[in-house]
Amino acid sequence: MDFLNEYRKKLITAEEAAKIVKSGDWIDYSQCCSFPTDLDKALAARKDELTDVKVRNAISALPIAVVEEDPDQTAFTYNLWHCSGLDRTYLDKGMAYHEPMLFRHCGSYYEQGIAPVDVAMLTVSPMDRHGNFSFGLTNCCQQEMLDAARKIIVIPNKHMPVISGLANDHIHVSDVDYIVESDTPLPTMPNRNPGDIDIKIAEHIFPYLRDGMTLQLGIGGMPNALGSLIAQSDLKDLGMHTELMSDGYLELYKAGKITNKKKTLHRGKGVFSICMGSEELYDFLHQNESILSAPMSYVNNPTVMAELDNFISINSCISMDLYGQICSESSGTRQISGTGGQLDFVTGAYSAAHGKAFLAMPSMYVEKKGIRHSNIFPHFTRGDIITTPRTQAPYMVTEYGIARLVGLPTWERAEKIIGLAHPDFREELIQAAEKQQIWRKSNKR
Ligand SMILES: CC(=O)SCCNC(=O)CCNC(=O)[C@H](O)C(C)(C)COP(=O)(O)OP(=O)(O)OC[C@H]1O[C@@H](n2cnc3c(N)ncnc32)[C@H](O)[C@@H]1OP(=O)(O)O
Ligand SMILES: CCCC(=O)O
Repeated sequence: MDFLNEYRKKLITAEEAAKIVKSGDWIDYSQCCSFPTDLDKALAARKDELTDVKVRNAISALPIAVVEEDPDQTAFTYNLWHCSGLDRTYLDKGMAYHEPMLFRHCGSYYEQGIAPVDVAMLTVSPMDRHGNFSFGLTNCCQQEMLDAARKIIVIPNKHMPVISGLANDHIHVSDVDYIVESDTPLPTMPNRNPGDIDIKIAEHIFPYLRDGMTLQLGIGGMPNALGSLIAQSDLKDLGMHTELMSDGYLELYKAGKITNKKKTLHRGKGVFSICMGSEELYDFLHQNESILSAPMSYVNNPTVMAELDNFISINSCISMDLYGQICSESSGTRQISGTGGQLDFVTGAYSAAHGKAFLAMPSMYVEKKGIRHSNIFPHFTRGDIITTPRTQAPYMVTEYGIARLVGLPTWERAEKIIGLAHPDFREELIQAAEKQQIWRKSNKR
């Protein structure tokens, strides 16, 4: 079969590809590192010809041309499954909208027609001799999104690593409508070094960690910082089963901590669904036989996690209240992030034999003007979004300690939660708990 001939027939320029878009269309940029940089620019250049074009993406790491070139949104509306720091700047200015989702269900939104796709645009690895383009760093909900798409434009890019998957890891040239070549570097996501609070949080979590555990580390500075600290510890023979592959894991691999030898599912293989991090991480993944990508509907499925003995999930959150409700994605009505896979992993780790989920945050936040406030509120009233409900509140961690909340009565939760608060705010939280009638007279003050 002459795949190269088929490839050449479908090859067009970014400008020609952008012309396929019509007013009213939904355009899907896939997610994270599959971002179609050159097509985004070519599409933005058509802003005076188009109206009501909806673009969908997640975790933007590079400036988005359809947003930056059309700040009044005359042609384009930008929608986000999940938000990065850059996305927050767009959301803050009313230049983007969040599309709330639960990651294990995200593919089903496409399958059920809830998330329509007129044109899919995604970066893939260069075509192999069999006519396949690897999805590379984004397995995620790629297949469901492509199955829903009326037209598919792939962007082969030499920077996209080739990664084998459990399923849904590539698209064949016969299934694509158009091809636009690019060698623009992929988006990267910087890591931060552990700070004092991360180190204290790690000290509280470490006694619960065991050799041979399978580890999920979430998005954000703290889980990555914990990865570095685990890399420096004596722990050994760890396994990886994670939605997000990040530089925290690269450190663990480089330190020889991850062998996947003790995993009770996919022994010998580290499993992830999306990857964002450094170019070094992307190189590490290229044709790496010890790592598998898998669809989000699989990786984030709690029944899959339940098969992983000693499954440990570590994610971060923003605030909580005295009832044990956890907000990990907003500050009041300000959208900061997304639900992502947090609830999936809290649910899955609870079901696994010896599984545990940890949600960590600093006890207090200092606003830009220097005003300090507790990240533990008496109750949520300001529009904060509940990411993990109180019925599933797992091990909660701040620099002041750790507390398991699931199943506890309100008075006992309030006492334990106040123990996690910054000492400067404890008395006012006790008074609030008394008013809310969730404080037993004999509770520890
Ligand atoms: C494998 C998986 O990933 S599965 C599950 C993982 N997914 C999740 O847990 C989803 C929800 N969690 C998250 O998105 C992240 O962990 C977060 C947002 C909680 C923390 O991420 P980080 O990148 O470490 O957050 P960071 O400390 O940089 O703060 C992010 C923003 O929130 C703001 N912020 C953080 N805490 C607060 C707070 N308590 N009050 C007000 N604003 C706050 C920061 O100022 C910053 O805003 P800016 O970019 O405008 O300066
Ligand atoms: C990219 C990480 C998404 C999540 O929060 O689950």
